[in-house]
Amino acid sequence: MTIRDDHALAADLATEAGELLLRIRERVGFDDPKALRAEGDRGAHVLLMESLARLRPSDSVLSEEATRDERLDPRRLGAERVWIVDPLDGTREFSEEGRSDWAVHVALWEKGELTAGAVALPAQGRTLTTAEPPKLPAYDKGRFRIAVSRTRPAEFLQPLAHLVGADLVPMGSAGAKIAAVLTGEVEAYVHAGGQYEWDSAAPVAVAQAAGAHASRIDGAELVYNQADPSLPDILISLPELATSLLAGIRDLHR
Ligand SMILES: Nc1ncnc2c1ncn2[C@@H]1O[C@H](COP(=O)(O)O)[C@@H](OP(=O)(O)O)[C@H]1O
Ligand SMILES: [Mg+2]
Repeated sequence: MTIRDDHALAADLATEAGELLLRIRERVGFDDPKALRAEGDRGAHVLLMESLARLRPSDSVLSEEATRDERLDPRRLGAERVWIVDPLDGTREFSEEGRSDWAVHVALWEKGELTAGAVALPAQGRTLTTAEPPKLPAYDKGRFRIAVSRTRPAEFLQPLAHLVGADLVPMGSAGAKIAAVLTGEVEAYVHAGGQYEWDSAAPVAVAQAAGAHASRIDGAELVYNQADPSLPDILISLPELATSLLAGIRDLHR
């Protein structure tokens, strides 16, 4: 690989790690889901770490699969460029035969902003990228759909759906859910109760490049490359829906 721009690099690395994950799924099979998850997490992490070390040797990396010491490396907090990666988002769904709601996330954070990113959806055969942001679907009033965690949806989501006139669509992986907003399968994604920077950095980079709304559920900015990588809640939506979703969430939290 030669040196290319960061958008293309993010897309290539996410796609390559995704292809590796498809091969691992094929080879290991689904009889021992725990072993499949462990092999997937490790394989994709090593591919991304080795590639970034070779192609962007001066940059820092924050990966879900790094050790605690690596994550706490103080150099990352002083760095101007940090790659925030989730080698396998939707690990549980990756280990369930037939499911395609899992992803590889590669984002670049520079001096306070997410500047490039890609979300590979290997089992869907596509990669969403800031190199060529998706064109957002038009929203034309009426009932809409909110993607939510299959396994850990927050309690207020059902009342929220009722309040704003939406249906909940359970799905795995933060990346797959944000991609679903950008490609028109749903109109919003709401999550609360726990998550980390790597779960959202890459899909948020693509969502922002596409012009979607992306914030905390109280409307505050999503801030990355913090000492504590916890980023427990998020709202992504078509821009036309953000005001009513934020108002609904606020009313339910009063
Ligand atoms: N309450 C919680 N605490 C910590 N992480 C959470 C969480 N709810 C969801 N996540 C993480 O967010 C990602 C998407 O979750 P979900 O599929 O439930 O929507 C998953 O990432 P990983 O698959 O990378 O672990 C999951 O671990
Ligand atoms: Mg994740």
